[in-house]
Amino acid sequence: MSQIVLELKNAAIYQRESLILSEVDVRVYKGDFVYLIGKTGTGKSSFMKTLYGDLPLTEGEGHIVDYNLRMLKEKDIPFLRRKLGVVFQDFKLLMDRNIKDNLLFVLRATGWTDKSKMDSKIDEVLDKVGMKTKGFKYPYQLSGGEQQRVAIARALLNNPELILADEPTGNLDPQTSVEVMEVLQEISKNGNTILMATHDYALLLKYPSKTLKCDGQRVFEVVQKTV
Ligand SMILES: Nc1ncnc2c1ncn2[C@@H]1O[C@H](COP(=O)(O)OP(=O)(O)OP(=O)(O)O)[C@@H](O)[C@H]1O
Repeated sequence: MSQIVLELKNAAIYQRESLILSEVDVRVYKGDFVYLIGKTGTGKSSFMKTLYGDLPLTEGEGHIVDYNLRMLKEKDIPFLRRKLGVVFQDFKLLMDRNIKDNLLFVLRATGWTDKSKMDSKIDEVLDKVGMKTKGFKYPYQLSGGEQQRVAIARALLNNPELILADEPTGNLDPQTSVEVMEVLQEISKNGNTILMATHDYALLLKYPSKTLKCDGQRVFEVVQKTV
């Protein structure tokens, strides 16, 4: 039996006092690539935020990597996020420094000190996303697709047990979306576990995989044909 990296049981997701999703039962196994789809406003981002500790889980059970979401304390959140790689729609790169320094910043903030180990880790993750030669560039010198590749490289720095990608292609044109998706597929093939929220149905058709859908305050698995 494969290892479970995420499990929610009868969970409810709230934004303050508004119920967004209820009776959520979800399991993600090591090595899975899982989509989370749903129309705008159905709760995909709220779901993802609950997983990385941005919204508290107050009802039901939730375990992600080694953490119990019901018991999560403020001080645990940075440690949880080290075990997760989070990728956002808007990249969230630091604009005042080049790509290598963006990655160095994360490594230092997560306790790395050895300069040569940091350099080789940075080379390794940039290589994985096809950006090894562009480490000296500033984010504004890169296209949206390249910036998202760097954001994916950043998510890989601490060998995450689960990558959470919230609309990673949301700001990209269709061709660039496919290129970024190829990177995610490659990372997935190398054994990484990925949960990706998206409303891009073309990507689902091109790269079919297990799919969860938010609809009517519920999350359920859908069979690809009926998506
Ligand atoms: N900070 C907030 N405070 C209160 N309600 C919020 C907040 N953020 C989102 N909501 C509400 O929660 C519901 C779900 O929003 P959410 O952003 O999770 O949906 P989504 O499926 O990710 O949508 P999109 O595809 O547009 O990003 C919406 O009704 C939204 O209005």
